[in-house]
Amino acid sequence: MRTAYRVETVRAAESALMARLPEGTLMNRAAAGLAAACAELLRPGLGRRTVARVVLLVGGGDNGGDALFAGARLARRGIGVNALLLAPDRAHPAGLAALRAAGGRGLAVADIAPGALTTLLGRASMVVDGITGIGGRGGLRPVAAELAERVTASGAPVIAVDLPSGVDADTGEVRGPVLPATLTVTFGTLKPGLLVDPARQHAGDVRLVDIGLRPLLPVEPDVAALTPAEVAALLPRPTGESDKYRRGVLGVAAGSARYPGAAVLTVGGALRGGVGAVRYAGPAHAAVIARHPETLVSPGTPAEAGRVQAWVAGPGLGDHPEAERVVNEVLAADVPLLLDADALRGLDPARVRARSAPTLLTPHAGEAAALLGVARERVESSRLTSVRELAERFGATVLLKGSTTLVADPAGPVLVNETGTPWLATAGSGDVLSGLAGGLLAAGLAARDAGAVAAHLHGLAGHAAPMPATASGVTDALPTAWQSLTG
Ligand SMILES: NC(=O)C1=CN([C@@H]2O[C@H](COP(=O)(O)OP(=O)(O)OC[C@H]3O[C@@H](n4cnc5c(N)ncnc54)[C@H](O)[C@@H]3O)[C@@H](O)[C@H]2O)[C@@H](O)CC1
Ligand SMILES: [K+]
Repeated sequence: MRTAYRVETVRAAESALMARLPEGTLMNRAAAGLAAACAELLRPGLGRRTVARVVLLVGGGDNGGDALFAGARLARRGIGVNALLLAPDRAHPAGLAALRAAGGRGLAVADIAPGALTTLLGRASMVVDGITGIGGRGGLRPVAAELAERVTASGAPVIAVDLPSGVDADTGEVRGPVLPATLTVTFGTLKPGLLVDPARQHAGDVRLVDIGLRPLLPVEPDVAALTPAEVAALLPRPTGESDKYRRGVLGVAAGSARYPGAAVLTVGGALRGGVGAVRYAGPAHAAVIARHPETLVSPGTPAEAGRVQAWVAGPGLGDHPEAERVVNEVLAADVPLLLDADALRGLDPARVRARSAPTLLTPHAGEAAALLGVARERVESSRLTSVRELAERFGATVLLKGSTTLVADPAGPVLVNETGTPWLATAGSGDVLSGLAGGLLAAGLAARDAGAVAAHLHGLAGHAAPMPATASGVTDALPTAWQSLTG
C-alpha cells in the first residue's frame, strides 16, 4: 500500500525520531533527498544552458529550512542559487548561513524591485517552493500568493518541498491561492493531500524521500492506495472445488422501460467481476438477455428472483413502476448490497444502519451532496471529509466517484484509487462500475475491497478502452484490465 498519514501523526513520529538523533539530522536527510531530485531534473537542462540557476522560495518555517539546506548543496555543485525570503527575520538561520557559505544569496522579497524579480524568475532553471509544508494553514497569504502567481507566470518548473504550498495536507482541500508543482518531493511519508483531489492535482509527480520515519508511524494509515499487486491478490479466482454457485451469484435490480441500457451495462460490469452467475430481475430483461445471453433473467422484483450472494440496485431504475419496492426488498435481503444512482435518492441512514449484511453506497458528487444535504461544490472541494461523513452517517462503506475515487468505511483508512481517467466521465460508466463492484461482492470480497478493486479495474479499463471511451468500450476492456493485473 502507498500510505499517507495526517500531520498530527507525522509530527509525533518526527519528534520521537528526532529525540534519538543528533540535532538537524532529519532536515539534513530531507535536504539531501530534495537536492538530489533537483540535480536530477537540472542535468538535462544543463546542456542547453551555460549556468543552471535555481530560485528558492523560503517561508518562515522548517519547510523553508529544507529549501535552504538543499540550496546550499546545489550551490556547492556550482549551481547559482538565489533564495527569496518571504519572512527574512524568521528564515531558518542555520539554513540561510549554510546557503551563504556555499556561495548562494538570500534576498528579502520585499526589497526586490518588480523588474528584477521578473528577470530572476525568467532566468531560473527551476523554482524550489519552500513557502509552507505541513505547517501551512489555509491558502497562501497575499504576499506569498502574489509571488506564487509570478512564478507560475514565469513558466519555470516548480519543485514543491514536502507539499505544494497552499494545499491542506490532511484533507486535500485547497482553500485559496496555491503554487502548483511539476514535482513534489515529500519526506518520511505521503500526506493525504498528495493522494486526494483537488490538492493532488497541484502536486505533479510525487517522490518520497526516506528520512527514517517509517518504523515510528502507526500500522494503520489515514489514507492509502492499493498497489497493482495488492489488487491482483484480491481478485477472485475459481478453484478446483468451484461451481457457478460457489463462485457467487449476483442479483441485479437495475434499468426500467425508460432506461434499459443501465440494466445492460450493470450486468455487463457484473459478468466481468469474477462471479459464477448473474441474475437480473426487472423490466429490462429482454434487453439484458439479448446482449448478455449468459444472464439468468426474470421480469419480477428481487424477492421473486432466486437466491443470490449479493445485490446491486439502482442504476436506471428511473420510472420503474416498483422502484420503491425494489429498494425495500434489497435493503431487507440478508446479503451484501450495493446501492447506486436512483436507489440512493432519499435513502434513510437508519434503514442502512439496521441491515445485518454489508452495504456499499456508490454516489457521485451530486448524489453524495444530496445525501449529506450540502452543495455539490462542498463535496467536490472536500472529498475526503465528505466520504468519511457519509460512511459514518450510514454505517456503511461508501465509494465516492470522481477524479480520484475514494472508498471509506465508517472507521479505518480511506482507500484512494489512482488509476482513473477523465475519459470515464461518460454516460453509463458508473453503471458498469456498480455491476463490477457488485460482482466482486458476490464473489466474496469485503465491501471496501470490492469497491477499491472495482475502481482500480474500471480505471485501467478506462485507459485500455478505444478512444473516445464509451461505457460499452470500458466494459469490453475489463478483461484486458484484469489480465494486466494477473499477468
Ligand atoms: N519536523 C521535522 O522533523 C521535519 C520537518 N521538515 C520540514 O518542516 C516542515 C514543517 O515545518 P514547520 O512546522 O515549520 O511549518 P512550515 O514551514 O510548513 O510552515 C510554517 C511557516 O509558514 C507560514 N505560513 C503558514 N501558513 C501560511 C500561509 N497560508 N501562507 C503563507 N505562509 C504561511 C508560517 O507563518 C510559518 O512561517 C515540513 O513540511 C518539512 O518540509 C523536514 O525538514 C523533515 C523533518
Ligand atoms: K512547499
